[in-house]
Amino acid sequence: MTLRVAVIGAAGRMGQQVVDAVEHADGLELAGRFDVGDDLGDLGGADVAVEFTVPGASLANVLHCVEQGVHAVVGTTGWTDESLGQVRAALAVQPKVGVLIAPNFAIGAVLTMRFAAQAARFYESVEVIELHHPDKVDAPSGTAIRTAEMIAEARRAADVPSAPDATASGLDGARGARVEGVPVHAVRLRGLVAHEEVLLGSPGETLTIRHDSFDRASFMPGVLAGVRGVVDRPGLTVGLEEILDL
Ligand SMILES: NC(=O)C1=CN([C@@H]2O[C@H](COP(=O)(O)OP(=O)(O)OC[C@H]3O[C@@H](n4cnc5c(N)ncnc54)[C@H](OP(=O)(O)O)[C@@H]3O)[C@@H](O)[C@H]2O)C=CC1
Ligand SMILES: O=C(O)C1=N[C@H](C(=O)O)C[C@H](O)C1
Repeated sequence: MTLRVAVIGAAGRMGQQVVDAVEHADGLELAGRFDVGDDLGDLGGADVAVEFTVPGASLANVLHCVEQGVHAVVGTTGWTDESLGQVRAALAVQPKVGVLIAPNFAIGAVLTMRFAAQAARFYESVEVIELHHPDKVDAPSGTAIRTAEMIAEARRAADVPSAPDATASGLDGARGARVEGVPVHAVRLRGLVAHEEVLLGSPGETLTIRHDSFDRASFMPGVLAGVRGVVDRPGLTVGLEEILDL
């Protein structure tokens, strides 16, 4: 059966790549391209909508998809417990519809998060550095926030004490932002696409886990897996790892 796919944010950096990937994928057909100011309507009769827009617009777009009975695959960042709760509430009245929200669709980024969570309890210190193109509007990245949350959860479960840090004075921001106690640093640099390093340290050793997306092509296999998988997963799924059975 051919799945009809609409792309929301189709004129953007990710949206353009998704349109191209859908047009070249077996068993998928482009149902429509939507960008800022367009009426989403019935999403061109789509079975699935892929949404890559901006944090301020994503929730309304996803709620519209759910109301229309259209499954959604969402890569936009900025989700909170509150906005995820609104999606769950909308899905409760559309029990056949699936929504997949993932901060990163690159397999290496998903593995980095998983490996970092696995390693987190064995080290005294851990910090996350994310590095992106300078046109990115949010900081830190959704991936870095999720990575830090997973690290913090693993350390709590293993009763690992807070990382040592004697800093008593300095410039604001020098130690990064704290996500559940884990320092997260954001670099914006022309030439980069999307990169993340997790640094772990204990006496006499460090472990560095690094992932690089050099091209947005890296996200497309995950997006297509999400499109094919979401139609059989009613309700809200957060994270590509659920679809990949990692
Ligand atoms: N999960 C993942 O794997 C990845 C997630 N991302 C995330 O995806 C999002 C998009 O990134 P990127 O493509 O680089 O950003 P872009 O700014 O290049 O693209 C966003 C597009 O959405 C459009 N847009 C804005 N508001 C709306 C709206 N209400 N309805 C429809 N379209 C709208 C923008 O139009 P205009 O420019 O005119 O405002 C633009 O064309 C970001 O949150 C980013 O962090 C990015 C890469 C991978
Ligand atoms: O804006 C981007 O480019 C990216 N955004 C996502 C994020 O914030 O984690 C995913 C990836 O890092 C690229």
